[in-house]
Amino acid sequence: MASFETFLPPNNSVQIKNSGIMGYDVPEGVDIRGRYDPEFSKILTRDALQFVADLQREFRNHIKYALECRKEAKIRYNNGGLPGFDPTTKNIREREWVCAPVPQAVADRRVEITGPVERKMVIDALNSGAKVFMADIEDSLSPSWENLMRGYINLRDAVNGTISFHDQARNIVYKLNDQTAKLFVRPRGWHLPEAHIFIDGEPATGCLVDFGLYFFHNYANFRKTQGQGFGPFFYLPKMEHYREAKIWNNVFERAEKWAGIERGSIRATVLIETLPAVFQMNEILYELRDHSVGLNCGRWDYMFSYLKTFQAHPDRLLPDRVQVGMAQHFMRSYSDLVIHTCHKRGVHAMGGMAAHIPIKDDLKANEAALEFVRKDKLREVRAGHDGTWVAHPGLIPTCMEVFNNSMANDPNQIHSMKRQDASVLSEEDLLQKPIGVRTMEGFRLNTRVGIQYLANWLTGLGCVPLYNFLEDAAVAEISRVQIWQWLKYEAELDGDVRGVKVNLELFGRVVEEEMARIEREVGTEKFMKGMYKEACRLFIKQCTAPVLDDFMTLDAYNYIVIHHPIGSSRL
Ligand SMILES: CC(=O)SCCNC(=O)CCNC(=O)[C@H](O)C(C)(C)COP(=O)(O)OP(=O)(O)OC[C@H]1O[C@@H](n2cnc3c(N)ncnc32)[C@H](O)[C@@H]1OP(=O)(O)O
Ligand SMILES: O=CC(=O)O
Ligand SMILES: [Mg+2]
Repeated sequence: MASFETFLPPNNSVQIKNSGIMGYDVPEGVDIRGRYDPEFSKILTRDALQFVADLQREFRNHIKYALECRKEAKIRYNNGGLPGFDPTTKNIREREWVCAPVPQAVADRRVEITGPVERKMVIDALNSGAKVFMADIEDSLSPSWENLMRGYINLRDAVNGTISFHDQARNIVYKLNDQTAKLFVRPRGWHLPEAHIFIDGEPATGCLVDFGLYFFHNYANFRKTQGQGFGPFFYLPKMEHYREAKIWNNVFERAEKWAGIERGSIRATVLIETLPAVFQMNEILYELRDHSVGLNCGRWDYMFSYLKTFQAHPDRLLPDRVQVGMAQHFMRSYSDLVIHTCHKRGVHAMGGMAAHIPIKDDLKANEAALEFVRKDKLREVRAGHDGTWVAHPGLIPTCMEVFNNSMANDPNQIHSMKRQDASVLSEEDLLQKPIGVRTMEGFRLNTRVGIQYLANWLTGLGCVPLYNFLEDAAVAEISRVQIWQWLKYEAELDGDVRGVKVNLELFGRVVEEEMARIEREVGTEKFMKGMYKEACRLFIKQCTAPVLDDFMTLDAYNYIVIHHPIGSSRL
């Protein structure tokens, strides 16, 4: 029997809605497989989709090549190789050059708030008093069709200044203040497809969809109202090589040319959050030198990348993740080198995210959490960072005070904190083995948090408060890879269970016990209605896979792709 798809016109998506046939007006070669919604169709216009399709066609082979190169690098590391400085780009590291001057609109970035592109949170973040809001389509967003499309609408309304939200339950109307944070947008990483938009028969590249739709609808307004003639502004995640920065640079130039705006209008901060990238910071800035506003220490993904890069190096097993803080030599060296490199090249060196969030029901614990964050930010500003990240508005006053006290009226420390001492940091410093122990509690925490995070992600929530910490995709990935690695090398635990080896039997028992604990904590009704069992199966599969998957979210993505009107479909 012919399938329903047989009856659809080629290269076009048709939706059955009520009794009429409705669909997106798409250019040739573009097929929208996500749910039709008249609101979404204002974002997915024919011209906007043409812009995205043009980007996809121009850059798809470059992206495929870059992802192939990642695989080759992985083979080298799995065969015992270590990442390091590239001798062929020594002249870029050693020569004197600087990036284009920082635009006035973003000279002062001392506190930046981050959060998913959810409507109320976008308004709260823009009103929060932070200098910048990084609207996140990445670590803190589960990339379902609904989340993405509503996110693009929210961003458009935010840039237009018309965004509002009526919280019916509390009867509160949210609107923008007169003064708002400057907006940066973080698209997905290069590896993630957008399976609801097909271009020439293939899923589109997720970040080109994010960038393309946001840029197309907002560049003109943004430059007028937010960027003082510059913009839009972006954060770029998870790059592993400067060739990936070069693709972004070309995408920016292509977009600027299309829009008829000056080269160098678009600006981006690159997250240094993979181990290979720490050895290529100069090269990454060099590729983006007309479009750069700095680098940032994405410390959580950095830890994930450390684990992944050394997946086949049993001599480099990390201790419990809570012990891998910024005081570890390799982490401190990474932050110091980010500062030195950025300031040498005339751009911002942004700090990272402390995972603590305010604790509402325990005053003492809340004070301790705030004190931890305060110390972390003090370390950053004294080291020379120009600004930092917070995940929650409740942390802004503390962080603002720390940066105000150190930087006073200076917008940043680019010219005052050169950190010449960090210029001698070596491969050994950046790769020094961390100190600490592996415990049963660390093993349990990874299991419990990994499963709970995934259960939330599968139901559309990409950032979750768990045990007074923010948990997002980066932390879940750390949990997964750490368990995978401890299982593979039968890591010995320390503490109360000194000498016990991690193996499948132990993991099975821990999963059972932690699932029972999760059920107790969230309540049986929520547990049964939620996706905890699916999350558990997926997490076990990922942790016990013979070959480590590069990204758990790629596997999990199959569960949230919903093709319309035929039903859910796997990539
Ligand atoms: C590794 C990385 O990539 S880090 C960057 C990615 N991660 C993030 O950006 C995390 C963003 N933070 C969050 O998502 C949230 O703070 C969470 C999930 C951790 C906690 O959220 P909640 O449990 O809702 O916090 P809580 O109830 O204390 O919120 C109080 C208020 O602050 C708002 N709020 C909390 N965090 C944020 C935020 N990041 N941006 C804007 N508003 C926020 C809430 O919406 C709520 O608003 P309301 O009073 O108007 O209703
Ligand atoms: O994106 C930030 C990180 O720490 O990861
Ligand atoms: Mg990250």
